[in-house]
Amino acid sequence: MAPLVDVRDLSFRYGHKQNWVLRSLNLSIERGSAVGVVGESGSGKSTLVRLLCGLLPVGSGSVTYDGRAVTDWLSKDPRQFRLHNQMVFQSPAASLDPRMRIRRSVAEPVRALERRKIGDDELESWLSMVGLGPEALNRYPHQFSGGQLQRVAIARALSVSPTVLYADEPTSALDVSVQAQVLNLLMDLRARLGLTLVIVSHDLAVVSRMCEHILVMRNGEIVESGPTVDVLHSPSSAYTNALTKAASAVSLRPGNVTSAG
Ligand SMILES: Nc1ncnc2c1ncn2[C@@H]1O[C@H](COP(=O)(O)OP(=O)(O)OP(=O)(O)O)[C@@H](O)[C@H]1O
Repeated sequence: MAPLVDVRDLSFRYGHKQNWVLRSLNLSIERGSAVGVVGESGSGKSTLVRLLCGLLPVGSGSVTYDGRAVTDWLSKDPRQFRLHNQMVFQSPAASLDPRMRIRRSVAEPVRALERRKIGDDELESWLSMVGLGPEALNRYPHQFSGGQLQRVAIARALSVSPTVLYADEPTSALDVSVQAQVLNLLMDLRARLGLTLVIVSHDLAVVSRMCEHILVMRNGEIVESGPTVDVLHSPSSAYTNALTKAASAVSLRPGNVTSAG
């Protein structure tokens, strides 16, 4: 079966005079899989997922979603593409409008993309899915903790029933005490909803617990990719080897990888 997302010879730079940030990337993502993108700061992880999610224009090379070029989706069926591809960002506070009650923020993607008004029952069921009660609907973002806000941002992204959820460092702005809860929630939602999950992290230990496939990036290139267990047990690049050793120091558990569900 053809991959859900397919990337061929993708290069990217933020301006004609700037350096290449991604260089000739090739990768594919299967429907229903969980893929972790790891690498040091500045290696191009966020840029890559923004391109896959249609938030940056593909310049050189190709990105296809469900067999069709993302540039084509975005020029002819942008709403349809965005219904299928949603993103959760690092900072939930920055991705939710501080002046809007949660009811309106969570309802916004359905209004804009499905062109319908979402009822309170439906809103409450999405909030309940992320572990929040109905009282959250009438509150403003400043009335929530960081972890709760990230749950709201996840509910908002899921409200259009996307096929792929991209999560760019979804817990790095949160207290350590709630990071695991949000990651567990993402794993749980992935299993319940049959999501394809692409998660960016600089933390190999996190990704190894959540994803059965890993891409390791360095300086705008993919230095390694494959099943998590293979990459962790026999890394083929010195860089991944070093990452694996660093991650072992913070309780890496390569055996505890989720299945495709
Ligand atoms: N809007 C932008 N304009 C110009 N350069 C940018 C922009 N965004 C990112 N870059 C540069 O692109 C390179 C890759 O950045 P990117 O954010 O994709 O990396 P990353 O691996 O996600 O890093 P981090 O883990 O720190 O978020 C970096 O050199 C960064 O400075």
